[in-house]
Amino acid sequence: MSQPAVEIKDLVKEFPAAIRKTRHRAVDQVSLTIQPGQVYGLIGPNGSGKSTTMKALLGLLAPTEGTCEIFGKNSLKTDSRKDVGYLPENPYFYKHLSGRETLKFYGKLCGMKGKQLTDRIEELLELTSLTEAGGRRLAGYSKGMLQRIGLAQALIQSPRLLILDEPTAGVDPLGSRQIRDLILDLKSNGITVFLCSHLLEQVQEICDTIGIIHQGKMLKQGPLEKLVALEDQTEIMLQNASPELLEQIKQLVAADGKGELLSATHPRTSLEKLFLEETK
Ligand SMILES: Nc1ncnc2c1ncn2[C@@H]1O[C@H](COP(=O)(O)OP(=O)(O)OP(=O)(O)O)[C@@H](O)[C@H]1O
Repeated sequence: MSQPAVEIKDLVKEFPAAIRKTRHRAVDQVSLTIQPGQVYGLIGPNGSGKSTTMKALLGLLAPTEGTCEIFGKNSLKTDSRKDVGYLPENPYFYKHLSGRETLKFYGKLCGMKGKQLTDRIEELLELTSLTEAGGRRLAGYSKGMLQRIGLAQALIQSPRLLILDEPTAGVDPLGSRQIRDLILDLKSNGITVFLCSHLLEQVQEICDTIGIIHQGKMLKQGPLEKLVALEDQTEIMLQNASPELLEQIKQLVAADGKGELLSATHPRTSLEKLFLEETK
């Protein structure tokens, strides 16, 4: 197997607690591996250690114990960050800068310049549907536009790994869907994504692997399809089934004696899909 994009081994992060000389364990023996091209979603309640895990992976916090590696490089080494783009939970932007100037600022921080930088800026504005708004100051951007410029900023140096802390926080369903589609686009281009979110439906749509973290401990992780599959149930979906056909199916199931028909109802659309359909 190829070198993992992310390898976190037995990560522990403790912070000094309010009570003197005690320590609060925010992350407790967490291990996770993300292979290149995977989209890994870390889910958990508030304060369960998601952001702390991400910050340790980015080398923004030093682990109390354990190690974090990005494409085989220790996160505490600066060169591990060359391949990474990061959108923090509450990104801070200079509101007097325009979208274009913001991307230029971040590009220069990454050592980019000249035509390479200007071309990349236009490419990213287009990717995030901000070309027209690119000349406007961020002070006039909506929450959704700010998240998209944040995503563009994270992509400026064409990273192989993208770390997104709540990428759709505070964004309306339409804006969330745009961001979701963008992440799926990046995935199809082979970019590895590590994200955390409270929007479980969205995590289910985007991620192929998930981890559930609670009180700093990893409770469960693995391929999404495997974790959510109800192995002892089978779903059959019929179009235009007559009441007679349904009756026959029920009789067949009853005659079998082993299987049990749990439900025969109309499938429902999700509230999100209904909202998007109506506001299209
Ligand atoms: N710099 C810090 N100093 C002290 N405690 C901290 C610090 N950063 C995080 N914590 C604590 O560590 C725990 C985990 O916080 P973290 O931000 O990682 O949670 P989270 O899962 O990202 O939560 P949320 O979903 O609310 O963003 C919390 O109890 C938090 O108060």
